[in-house]
Amino acid sequence: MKSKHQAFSYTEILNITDNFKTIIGEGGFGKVYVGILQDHTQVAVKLLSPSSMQGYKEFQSEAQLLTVVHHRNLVSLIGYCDEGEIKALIYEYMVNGNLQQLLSVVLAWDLGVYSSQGIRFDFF
Ligand SMILES: Nc1ncnc2c1ncn2[C@@H]1O[C@H](COP(=O)(O)OP(=O)(O)OP(=O)(O)O)[C@@H](O)[C@H]1O
Repeated sequence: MKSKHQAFSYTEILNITDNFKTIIGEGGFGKVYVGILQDHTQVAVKLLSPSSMQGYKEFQSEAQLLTVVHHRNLVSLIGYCDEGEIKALIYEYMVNGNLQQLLSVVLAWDLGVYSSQGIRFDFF
């Protein structure tokens, strides 16, 4: 994968995640772990599982999309690991969950589907 983002080795991923100590969640690509960079930035490390249904191509597409799209409402891709079988993406940590959840909220807000009490109506 060619990228202007930082390339991390597997050893660095192990250090960042403290040996994959804490799982934040799990998506179609595999498990997502909490990590801390050397400069103390908190990150989310998405590790591609070999048995992932979505697979490497989609994993690359997600990385490439975030490489070209920069928006204050989108999570930032910090780097990646592409060492043999080990494929991982390192994102800025988002307190409010993942990209998809945030996009839904932004979209819902744009469509005006929040009531005055802040209750969300799902149309999608
Ligand atoms: N940048 C992030 N910061 C904090 N938590 C995250 C981040 N990215 C993912 N997560 C957590 O990991 C979980 C899985 O995220 P992931 O993006 O892999 O899958 P998804 O979007 O839920 O599903 P899918 O992969 O099928 O689209 C999320 O539900 C969220 O809890």
